[in-house]
Amino acid sequence: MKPSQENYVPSHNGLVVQFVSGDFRSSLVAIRSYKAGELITPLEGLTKGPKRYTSVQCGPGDKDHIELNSDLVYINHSCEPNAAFDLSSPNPEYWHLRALKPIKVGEALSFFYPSTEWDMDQPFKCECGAPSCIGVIKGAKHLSLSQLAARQFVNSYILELISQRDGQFAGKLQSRL
Ligand SMILES: C[S@@+](CC[C@H](N)C(=O)[O-])C[C@H]1O[C@@H](n2cnc3c(N)ncnc32)[C@H](O)[C@@H]1O
Repeated sequence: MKPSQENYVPSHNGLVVQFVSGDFRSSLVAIRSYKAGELITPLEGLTKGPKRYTSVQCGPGDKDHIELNSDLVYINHSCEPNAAFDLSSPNPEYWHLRALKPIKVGEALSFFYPSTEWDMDQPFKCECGAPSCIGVIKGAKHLSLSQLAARQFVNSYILELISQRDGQFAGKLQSRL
């Protein structure tokens, strides 16, 4: 579920949705700065649900998908992201969003969707404009090891699935990240 513009109340201090008309054009913007590595927020109020364009994968299984139930759902994908959803802990209390780079006031938050998603419900053509943009975003299943290795953070369950797909070679990636 996505909070709509009507009666919108920000869910997290320091973050606000910038609503733009047109399908899927909105984004979540920082209204305070964050340092690289800083915890932006723990993930709270999550519910399990089916895979959808609003869900975030939280483990290797078909049923491992959660809804954020907050305006964090407005975080767009970037191939050179400034944030990461870390759901690698077996204890959901430790799941969180953190900054990967310094984030300035007014900057849109972004994460690398294949760092959480194996095979996405709604693939799309990426408009991040980054030099290393990989084009169509479909999930980690559709990426090569080198495309994943170029990213700063990938969740451990995605690396497990890559290991199952590629065998021993993914072990090298796991030790690099
Ligand atoms: C969970 S929503 C993110 C918020 C979305 N921008 C909105 O306004 O609802 C995910 C959808 O946003 C769009 N999106 C996210 N990142 C994008 C990107 N880098 N380029 C193009 N579309 C993107 C895609 O349509 C994707 O399915």
